[in-house]
Amino acid sequence: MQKLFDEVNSLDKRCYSDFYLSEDILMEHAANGMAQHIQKNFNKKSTIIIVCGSGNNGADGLALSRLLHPDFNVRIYYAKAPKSKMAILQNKRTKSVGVKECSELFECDIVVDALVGTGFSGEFSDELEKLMKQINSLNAFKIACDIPSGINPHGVCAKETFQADVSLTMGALKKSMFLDEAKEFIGKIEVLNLGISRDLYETSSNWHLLDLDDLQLPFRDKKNSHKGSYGHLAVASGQKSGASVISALAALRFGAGLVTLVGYEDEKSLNIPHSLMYSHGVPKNITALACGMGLGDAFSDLELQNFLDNDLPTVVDADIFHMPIISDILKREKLVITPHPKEFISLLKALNIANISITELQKNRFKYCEEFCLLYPHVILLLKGVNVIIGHKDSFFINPHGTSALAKAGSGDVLSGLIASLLAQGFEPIDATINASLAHTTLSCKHLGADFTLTPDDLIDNIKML
Ligand SMILES: NC(=O)C1=CN([C@@H]2O[C@H](COP(=O)(O)OP(=O)(O)OC[C@H]3O[C@@H](n4cnc5c(N)ncnc54)[C@H](OP(=O)(O)O)[C@@H]3O)[C@@H](O)[C@H]2O)[C@@H](O)CC1
Ligand SMILES: Nc1ncnc2c1ncn2[C@@H]1O[C@H](COP(=O)(O)OP(=O)(O)O)[C@@H](O)[C@H]1O
Ligand SMILES: [K+]
Repeated sequence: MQKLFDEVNSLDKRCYSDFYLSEDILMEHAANGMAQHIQKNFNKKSTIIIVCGSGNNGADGLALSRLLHPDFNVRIYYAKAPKSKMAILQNKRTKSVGVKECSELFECDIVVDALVGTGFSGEFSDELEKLMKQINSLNAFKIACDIPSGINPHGVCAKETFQADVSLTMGALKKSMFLDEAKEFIGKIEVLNLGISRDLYETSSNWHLLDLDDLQLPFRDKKNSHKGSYGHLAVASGQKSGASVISALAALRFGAGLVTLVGYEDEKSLNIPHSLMYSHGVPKNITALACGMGLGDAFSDLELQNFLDNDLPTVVDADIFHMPIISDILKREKLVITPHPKEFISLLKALNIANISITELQKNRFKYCEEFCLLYPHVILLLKGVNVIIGHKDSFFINPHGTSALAKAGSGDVLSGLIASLLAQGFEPIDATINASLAHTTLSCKHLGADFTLTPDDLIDNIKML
């Protein structure tokens, strides 16, 4: 797990005041980190264009050019004349050692984007937008200095944002790198040391990035056990019973001792998989509930109330977010909700928190998760997306490991089944949510076929490879 920050300016300032470092020392370390990355991964004499802007991001690029010259064939492309104090100083140093510049872009081995970093706001001018298009069209390996130019720390990315293969980021991870929109541009991420260990550079943060190796699986330590030791999950089975079957099968494969579909259809007409049970009411020894996936209007209000008439840990998803009963459900303890963006804006509206579009939500995912969790501190929120956000009280976790292979109907049903399975097995709701989400994204990474071929059945099948 790694810490995430809204901004790192205050962390830089702390380095000056508390550790007697200077802007120059930090910048030299930043540039040295980038130089080391290039020295390690590319042959000497590779041709490198460093596109520099007028601020300190450009200054990082200028310092990098000096460190690589003359071992590498470096050219500086001045997108803007140096303007900040450090950019002017670094430019003098660069000129003094004889780094060459170029007035036009050309095909090269590596292009480093040091046009603008965390100081970006608004949009690029037409001229810079054209330049960025040209940079993106190069076949060169693309390295972003700190963050890809065009990623706005406070919202959407510019129309033409640098498309990095790798982002070498200074000091600590920034939250803006994990907006859904940024995933298109960010590439792989490496955090560079600024002359002090990362532990000392970073302060506390309520936001964390989940690593794949944070995953804790429900291994069975107890030898003297039986199916009841691993919980009994009830999944509400409604109009589109396939959704609940997917959830139920995922839950069973992920370790729940017993999974029962609860519904009011004729069991024989449903073709239920043999490994699942079917019941017209909630069985007695249930340890967790899952509700909403494909539910439609199959349950009457009374049947839904009966299903929920207990204080068991519960995960709710999908259709539930559009039903009036959701405000009662939100009073439950041990509740996990897993909306996708459209369901979340509908929920925010129903709860009078905000009346916003999906675009507005996607620009401000962090803010609306914080607002919801402040008002519903006992609920675990999992907001789906390219980068999944999990929130509880004032603690937030981002899972960035999913892939577009998951963008297929039924992927979310697998996720709710995984969460419900861990709830049934006795995991605390926040741990169940984090670990199920990590398992879900790990499953998408483990898919052996082409990304477009992944189905919910494959996800369930792949659980055995975790
Ligand atoms: N201790 C430190 O500080 C350290 C800082 N470090 C580095 O500094 C970076 C932050 O530097 P920063 O604050 O100078 O901002 P930066 O990203 O260069 O942007 C400002 C420039 O961008 C421009 N600009 C803005 N919007 C624009 C637009 N729409 N379209 C076009 N241009 C636009 C704006 O130009 P202007 O409009 O003023 O002409 C201004 O000149 C950070 O990302 C990291 O790389 C590291 O070395 C570690 C130590
Ligand atoms: N491009 C993507 N990258 C990463 N994860 C994705 C992507 N598209 C979808 N997902 C994930 O797939 C799941 C889709 O869930 P959902 O939209 O509820 O599907 P359904 O209701 O059809 O099962 C979510 O967990 C979401 O985070
Ligand atoms: K940049």
